[in-house]
Amino acid sequence: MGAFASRFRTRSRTRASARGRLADVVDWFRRRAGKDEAPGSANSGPAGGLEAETAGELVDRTPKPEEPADGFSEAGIREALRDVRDPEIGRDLISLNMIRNVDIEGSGVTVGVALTTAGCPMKHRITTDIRDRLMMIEGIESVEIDFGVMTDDDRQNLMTSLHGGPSELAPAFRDESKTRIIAVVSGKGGVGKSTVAVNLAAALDRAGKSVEILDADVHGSSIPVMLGSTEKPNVVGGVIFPIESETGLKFISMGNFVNEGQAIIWRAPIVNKALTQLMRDVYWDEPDFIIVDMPPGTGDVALTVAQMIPKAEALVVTTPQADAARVAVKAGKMAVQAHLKVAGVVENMGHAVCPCCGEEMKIFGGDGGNQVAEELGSTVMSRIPILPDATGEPGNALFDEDSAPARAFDEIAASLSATKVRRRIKVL
Ligand SMILES: Nc1ncnc2c1ncn2[C@@H]1O[C@H](COP(=O)(O)OP(=O)(O)OP(=O)(O)O)[C@@H](O)[C@H]1O
Repeated sequence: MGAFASRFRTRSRTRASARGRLADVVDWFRRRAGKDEAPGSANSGPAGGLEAETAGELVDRTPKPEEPADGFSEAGIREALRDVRDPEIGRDLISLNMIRNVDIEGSGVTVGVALTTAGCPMKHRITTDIRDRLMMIEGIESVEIDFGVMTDDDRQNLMTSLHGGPSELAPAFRDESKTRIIAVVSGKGGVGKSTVAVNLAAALDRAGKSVEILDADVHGSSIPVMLGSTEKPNVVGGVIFPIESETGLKFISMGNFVNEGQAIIWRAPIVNKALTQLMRDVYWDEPDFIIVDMPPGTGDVALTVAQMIPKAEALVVTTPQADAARVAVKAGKMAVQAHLKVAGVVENMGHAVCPCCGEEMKIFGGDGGNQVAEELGSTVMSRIPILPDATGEPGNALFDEDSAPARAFDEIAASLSATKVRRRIKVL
């Protein structure tokens, strides 16, 4: 699988960072113009900004930022710093209360920045972003950054303002959030549930959706290895930040909290507690989709997810064989009993596509996809072909975007994106 995975990675990363940059620029202009205020920002201004006139063409209608005629001021600098975001949290440094003193001496400016932790890995990026923004102001010739660290109280206030109270679910999981939660379920292991979870996330990303992954498969946690990022997540003031993998996909996994290779023997209440913690203490930035890789079967974790996130939708994965389909039906029925909607069924590894002529070759017997869809009153969203040269090597789980499996995932992403967000139905 090496070739396709590495090609995906390079392209995806380039595209994601280019898109990120463009989005940042557009966002910057919008916020300057007061059209689309960033959360927590007090910025406002006249209408204008960048608009897409024709495909791919952006026209700058933004009035120039107002600077005092006789030079720059502390107020102007603070206003400009609303355009600089903390790279991890994604919000501006002013509303995060990270900017302390602004001292002006001649054409030089010193900005005091309080970091969330002393060893903040984003220090260098914040320095560059502040410098780049302030050097755009006429009259400023040098910018020094004086780093300090937030007090415990500051940090706690910041995290509460970002995240709500300690007992609440992260905003993305709440009913009123736009984020759709797709729980990928299967009746048994080995049918490709995690492969579906990561490749669906990649397909949604290709389709321009923001997406994060929650690996809830505590006993068979494989997402960190599949995405090639086994480092520990950053934790600030009790809030856990998702890991951004090489592919650009952000995820958090139960596997992040144990040492690699260590077997986990957790009883159900502990597993549920850990999962609840991930839904509460992780800084999920309200993306369009969170893909949850569920443990196989019909266990407690599925019930916990169903009870805590009634808006979650189940995507049921099966292979064509009857035994896999039979237990996939059970997993799907459990989701239905817990009042989750079944978004659809995915049949994995039922056929291969000949790389030369494109002809489909059936590999296994059975009609699992249709069988499961019929019993659940749902539809087969896609049939993912098996890729015969897939090695399952660590870090190589993503199919190349030109491959037959990736195109099948694009179909799922398109039909998921086309369906409306489900609102909570009160069960009396
Ligand atoms: N369409 C496919 N083509 C080729 N290989 C695949 C495909 N889907 C899955 N695989 C391979 O099958 C194996 C099992 O996949 P995966 O780990 O995703 O299954 P799973 O259902 O999540 O299993 P578990 O629940 O035990 O973790 C992996 O080696 C994966 O690379």
